[in-house]
Amino acid sequence: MSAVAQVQGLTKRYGTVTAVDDVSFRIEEGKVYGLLGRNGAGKTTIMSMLTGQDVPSEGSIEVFGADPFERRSVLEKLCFIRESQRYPDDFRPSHVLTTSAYFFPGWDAELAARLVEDFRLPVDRRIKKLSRGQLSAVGVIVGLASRAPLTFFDEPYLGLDAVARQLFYDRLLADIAEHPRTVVLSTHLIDEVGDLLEHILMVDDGRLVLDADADTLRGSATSVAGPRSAVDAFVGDREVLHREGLGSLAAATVGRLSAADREAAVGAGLDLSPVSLQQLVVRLTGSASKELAR
Ligand SMILES: Nc1ncnc2c1ncn2[C@@H]1O[C@H](COP(=O)(O)OP(=O)(O)OP(=O)(O)O)[C@@H](O)[C@H]1O
Repeated sequence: MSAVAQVQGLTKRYGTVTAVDDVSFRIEEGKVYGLLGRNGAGKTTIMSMLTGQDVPSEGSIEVFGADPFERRSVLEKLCFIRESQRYPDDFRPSHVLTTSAYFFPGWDAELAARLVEDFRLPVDRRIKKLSRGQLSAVGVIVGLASRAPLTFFDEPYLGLDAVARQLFYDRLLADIAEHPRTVVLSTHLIDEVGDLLEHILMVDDGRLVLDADADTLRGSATSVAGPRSAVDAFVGDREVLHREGLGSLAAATVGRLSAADREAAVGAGLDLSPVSLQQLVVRLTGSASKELAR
């Protein structure tokens, strides 16, 4: 697979704060990436550097084969929807949509118009007067209609209600199926977007702590539940990512199980269930047990 972006030893310091600390990864063409991490982990800073809006203190960045900083041939292929995008005073959504056509060579005005209807966006109201959700909708519409080969959404859902968030996920999936491109989504709502993500990059305190294919990750752990004694006997000396119990019942999250393991577990009267991406990410990064993701 060809990489649309690649960073090596990427580091960003703001005075004494190291926002991004020696991070290396590749972004492959045509996939949806989840850039996950807690508040202040460094997600926005990474995206700012990848889109040429900030420069690294150390390390290298290649986007579409070149350093993105002040390079038009790269920048016109990128779209970065920031969590709190600023617009000129007196701007209205209609102005944002009109000017977007000049910035994005692949801009689809028809798609933008359909999305305006879908999100019920009042295009002639001043941006300053929009609700938080309506403001997010402006970003989501620009991000989708830009059809940029590499699109970054930095927590695009703030203020969007559940219906609007689902609309965003549905439209994103449908549009990238028709017009394949690479998307990086930074989010806290891992479970909500879990099915959408094909690859997970997780940062914690500026460092990359997980870089894994989402399907591999999903299959990398199983929850085993049942009578405590049966769970304990089955788990034996396997690595346990998480354990919980109530009275005589227990559940343990263990690593990948073979077909024989599964048969044995079911034979012992245990219930096997998949572990959600959110639980896995929290547990893998919490326990720093990254072997499972390999
Ligand atoms: N211009 C700046 N000057 C000083 N510190 C900064 C600056 N920009 C970011 N930081 C710090 O760098 C760290 C990473 O910030 P960043 O915004 O990248 O995190 P994030 O993962 O996007 O967080 P959130 O999920 O809360 O948006 C934080 O500790 C933040 O306070």
